[in-house]
Amino acid sequence: MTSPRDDDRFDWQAAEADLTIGPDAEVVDLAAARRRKPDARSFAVDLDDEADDLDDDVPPPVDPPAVSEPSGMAAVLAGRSAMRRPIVPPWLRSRSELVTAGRWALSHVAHVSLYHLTRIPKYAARLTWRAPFGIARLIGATVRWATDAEGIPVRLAAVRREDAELYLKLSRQRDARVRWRGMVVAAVLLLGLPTVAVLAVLAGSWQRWLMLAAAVAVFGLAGSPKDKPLLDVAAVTPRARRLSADVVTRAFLAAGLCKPDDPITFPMPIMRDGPGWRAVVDLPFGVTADKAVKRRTDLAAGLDLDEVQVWPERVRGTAGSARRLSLWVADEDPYAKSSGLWPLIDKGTVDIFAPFPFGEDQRGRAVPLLLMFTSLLVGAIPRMGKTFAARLPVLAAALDASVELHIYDGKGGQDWRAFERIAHRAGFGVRDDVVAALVDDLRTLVADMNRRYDTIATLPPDLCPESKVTRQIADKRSLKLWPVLVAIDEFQRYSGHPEHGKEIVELLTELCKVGPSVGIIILLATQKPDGKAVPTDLRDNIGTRFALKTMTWQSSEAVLGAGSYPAGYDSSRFQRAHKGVGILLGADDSGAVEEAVTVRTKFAKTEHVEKVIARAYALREAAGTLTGYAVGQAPETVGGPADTLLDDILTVVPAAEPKVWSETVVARLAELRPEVYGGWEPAQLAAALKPYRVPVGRQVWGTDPATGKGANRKGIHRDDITTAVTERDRKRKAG
Ligand SMILES: Nc1ncnc2c1ncn2[C@@H]1O[C@H](COP(=O)(O)OP(=O)(O)OP(=O)(O)O)[C@@H](O)[C@H]1O
Repeated sequence: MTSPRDDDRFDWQAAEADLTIGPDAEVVDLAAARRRKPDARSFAVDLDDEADDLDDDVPPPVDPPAVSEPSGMAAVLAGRSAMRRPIVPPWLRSRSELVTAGRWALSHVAHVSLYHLTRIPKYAARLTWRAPFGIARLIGATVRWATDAEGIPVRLAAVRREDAELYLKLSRQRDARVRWRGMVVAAVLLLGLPTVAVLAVLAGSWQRWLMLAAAVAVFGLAGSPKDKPLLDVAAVTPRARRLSADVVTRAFLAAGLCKPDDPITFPMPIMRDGPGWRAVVDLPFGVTADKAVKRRTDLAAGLDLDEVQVWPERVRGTAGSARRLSLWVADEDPYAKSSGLWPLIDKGTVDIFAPFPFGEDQRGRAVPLLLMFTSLLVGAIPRMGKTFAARLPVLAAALDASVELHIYDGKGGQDWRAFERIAHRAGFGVRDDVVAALVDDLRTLVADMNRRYDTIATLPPDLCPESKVTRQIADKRSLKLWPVLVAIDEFQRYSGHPEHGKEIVELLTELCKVGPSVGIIILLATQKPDGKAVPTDLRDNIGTRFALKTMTWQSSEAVLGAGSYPAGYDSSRFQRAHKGVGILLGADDSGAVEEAVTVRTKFAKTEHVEKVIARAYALREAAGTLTGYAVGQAPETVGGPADTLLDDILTVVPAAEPKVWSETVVARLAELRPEVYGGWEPAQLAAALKPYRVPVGRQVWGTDPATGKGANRKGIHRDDITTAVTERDRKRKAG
């Protein structure tokens, strides 16, 4: 680090004060003034309070451990105390960091020990091979020592210079040395060898093996080449980049985000932050922090690191600016390690109106998720953790006994089976009856959504101030406004269903659009994130999106929404090893996520899911909220229009009226069962009649009661309904 030259540094505070003191104030040309600034590593602007404490003449150091150039005794002393290192290291003061460090040390020692233990045969073979070389090396070294070989060059030099006196002196010294060294070698050989021989004869067999092993080890070690150590490397230390002002400036220059004559500046020192370094950077005027976020890969190249270690983020709020960027550089791939088990597996309950644990960001900070008043879309290619991620919110909802769960899994495997015990509705696979049940369920929910709105409209403002469900309202069971979570995994299998796919998408779009404020939450997960599996209209009504690894940036956009890629969010850049890692976009601010964050989800395997479900079952049993599928009840007829629709139509369309407009039919149905048919449009009636093969596009002559005029409009023939009823009853009998 270098500190700026003091003579020509620009005083920004004074300039800012000048700009604000009134009409007499001298107008300062900021751009010109900025160009006068000495170099990229200086402090340019003191924007936060801390900076006020700093001596205007002595900018604090930017590079972490280096010393600034002091001026005056006070600055010298201040500088020295600023360099004081904490007596107790910060990691020893934090319990969680201490635990993490302890765990790491234990696992490291265990790993290294196991690694070397399994390689003992290899090391033994290596020593045996090297032992003869070691013997030769030892003999050579002994001979050289005994013959005073190290003195040869000096004696030869004396000979070359024909210095007889020096030569005689050296020869005498050499003779004396060789004499006593020869005696030492002879003594060792005469005493040592017989002793070893006697010991070998007297020793038992295992002691002999031990002696042989020791000899092989000693000679093998002596014969080891310097560049080939005996032990293999058990753990490779990753390349950690220590940030300094020079390194950061070079990266921003290389990424084209500043110029040598208009460089970046540092409003605060570069410092350690968790397992990495953090530099706060002010880009040149007119260059936005958003632009730098988009150039993450270029910055990584400028820092000579993998982009997974480089995390540029905007600094927002009063301490921020549109050109202020926080650059966090991880010591190693932050997603190479697991983010740990979901903390609610063994204990704890959830209030669905509050955020619950979901994952961790790159710095290991918790990222909670708030499900209430939003919908969630999870997309990824297969085997990247989509199901694991989608299950966490459902597990959280399960631990709030008031939440009614509707679970569907297009794959029909084991992933979601455990939820059967507590689900109000559940369906697995894409058999016709499952898809029909899903359609029924969604229709019921759409109808119920209208009832919910009606109920909320009748509530007094003190109980319902924002016209949406609250915890208090949800707990009043008589109002039937408890939260409902519909979770559909492998959604592409339902949305692509040839007969019902379109209606499923339409109904879900409706639920995502208006359901959240009355407590209906939709969660969709798909391994085929594209406009066909999740149509744009549906996706755009889903407030929270989580994209794990995708194949292309287009698929990433299909999950995160149009514009996410140009904004710098691209889940196709994750590596295959990054399981459970995704970009989380649009989580509510009370969920502590303001913008997109990269999250590694917490981990919960099937056995953990079962544990949570067992606890959720007990909670629900105690609260009396086990309903529907969980207690073996068939779908309620009131919520299953498909079951009674035909009979209801025959009720509202008497035999005297052979042909009726669809709009008349839905109006009468709504009167008959407002809780089921309230809000139905003719299109919904048509969709509901489709499975019974009732022709619905027929033109029917009728009279408009409002105008008294006759007209041709879309409607139904009563005979078609009677035929459908006969057919249905026949099938039921046969079934
Ligand atoms: N947070 C995580 N941390 C570590 N590993 C994870 C995490 N989440 C998922 N995995 C691993 O990823 C594997 C695949 O996860 P998952 O079954 O959720 O994938 P998927 O995308 O649903 O696959 P498919 O589409 O085939 O069902 C799991 O076996 C699990 O071990």
